[in-house]
Amino acid sequence: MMGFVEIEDVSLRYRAQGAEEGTLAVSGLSLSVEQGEFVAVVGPSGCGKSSLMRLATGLHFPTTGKVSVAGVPVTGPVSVAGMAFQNPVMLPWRLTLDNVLLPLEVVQPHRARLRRNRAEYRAQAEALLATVGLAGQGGKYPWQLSGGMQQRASLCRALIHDPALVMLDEPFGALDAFTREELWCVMRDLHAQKRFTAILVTHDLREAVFLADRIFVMSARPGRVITVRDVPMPRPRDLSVTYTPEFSEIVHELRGHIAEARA
Ligand SMILES: Nc1ncnc2c1ncn2[C@@H]1O[C@H](COP(=O)(O)OP(=O)(O)OP(=O)(O)O)[C@@H](O)[C@H]1O
Repeated sequence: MMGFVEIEDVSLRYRAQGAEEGTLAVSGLSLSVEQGEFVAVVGPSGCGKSSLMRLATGLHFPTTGKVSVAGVPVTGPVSVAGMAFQNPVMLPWRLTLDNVLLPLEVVQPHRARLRRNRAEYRAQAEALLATVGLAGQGGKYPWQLSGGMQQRASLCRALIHDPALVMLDEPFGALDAFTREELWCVMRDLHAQKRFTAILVTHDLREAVFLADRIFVMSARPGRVITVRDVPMPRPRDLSVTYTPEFSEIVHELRGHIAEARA
């Protein structure tokens, strides 16, 4: 069966115009993600994790190999994807609510509808803000919010157009440990509610094990998948699972794989 995201034997070489050599970021990279699945990607620094995200969203194209999303070969930016990054880039001159609405101004068919039904879409954005604990905060500017609150708002922005695929590139990396764990739970609940397909890139192995159904471990650059680990604990998971021996065992196992990959 074909996965929702299919990456088949892909290589990606970054080359300056006219240059022969360039950097081979990934090579022999294959992975398949089922619809509705939550997967995490971990690996040594610089192994090509962000490159994988750009390949799956059509921001870069493979030098060799194939990428498809929802059964369609990727030939341009993938409009069914929503994205959140480590540093939420919010437009400082727009209210938080209007930052959340931003993707709707870009992605069809919302763009046309937004013009007609602005009030309805604003209500939707308010509701989404409330589900991440930001009820009534939409009227503030992003710079009036804490880092954790901005990251919550940026998750709303990634989800406002109901994307079938959500790409999370270290979205909790810049937060303190408590806020980070709070946002793991927010993410868990959003996924349970909306059932999108999620790909999370992270350096935090506990985060990967808490959130994911499956974890892909990548080799050092040029990156490819060297291990796939199922996370068998039932979902939804409570934070208390992070203190169980089963959880620690998987974290240790992953750490071992990454140490090997670095060596
Ligand atoms: N636009 C680009 N042009 C040239 N080289 C690039 C470009 N983007 C990434 N690279 C190189 O490709 C390799 C993989 O980069 P990538 O950002 O995908 O890795 P990563 O695993 O996300 O890194 P990190 O773990 O440090 O965040 C690196 O050696 C990087 O220097």
